[in-house]
Amino acid sequence: MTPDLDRQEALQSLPVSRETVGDLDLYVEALQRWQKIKNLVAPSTLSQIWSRHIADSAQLLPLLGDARTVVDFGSGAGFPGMVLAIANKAVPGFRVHLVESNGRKASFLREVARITHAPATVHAMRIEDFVSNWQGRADLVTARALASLPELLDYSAELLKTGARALFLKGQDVEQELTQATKYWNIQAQLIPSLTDSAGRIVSINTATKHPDE
Ligand SMILES: C[S@@+](CC[C@H](N)C(=O)[O-])C[C@H]1O[C@@H](n2cnc3c(N)ncnc32)[C@H](O)[C@@H]1O
Repeated sequence: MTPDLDRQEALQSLPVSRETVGDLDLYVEALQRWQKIKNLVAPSTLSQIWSRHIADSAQLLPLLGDARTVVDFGSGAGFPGMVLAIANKAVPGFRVHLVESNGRKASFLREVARITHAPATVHAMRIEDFVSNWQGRADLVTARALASLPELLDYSAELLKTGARALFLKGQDVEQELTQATKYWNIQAQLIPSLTDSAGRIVSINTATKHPDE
């Protein structure tokens, strides 16, 4: 499939405004430019940026509810966090905190926030350092392709404790990971089939508390 056709097909199912599409075009152009020297996403996915990355991230939009402060762990080139920030630019008070320890990816994310004016703050640091220094609270934690569910819950523990929900984009092993996680956590979660990946699931966590003896 050509990149143009990929864009056209992905846009048919995206719940976004014309202004957002303009910003997403700026984002994708920057990604293609930077990719040549910085290798930000797997080269095999480059011709399908819209379906593999933008649409995959944007499927979280209807699940955001009234979240205003979002923390995206291990953002990489900005998926899903930067897509959410761009699409919700007009929502008062909306902001995504992108936590990414790789310096060149963090620089790219800052450049995208600059050219699109997306409400995104880039934290170029390890998640472990971010969570131990974070003074604010969050309504929602997101992550894609970062770690197993038990590890994601550990990363998110402090934020979940203060009332954050979580949306994790996961692959086919998620049910096994959920079983593993329930050994340590009481979890109220829902598995939602991915719209863009037939084997994928979105894990939507409303509450998660660690068992008292852990
Ligand atoms: C496989 S990539 C996924 C990137 C993006 N979420 C996506 O789905 O395209 C994982 C990213 O998480 C970052 N990462 C991994 N462990 C991290 C940590 N402990 N703290 C901060 N970033 C981390 C890596 O640098 C990498 O960019």
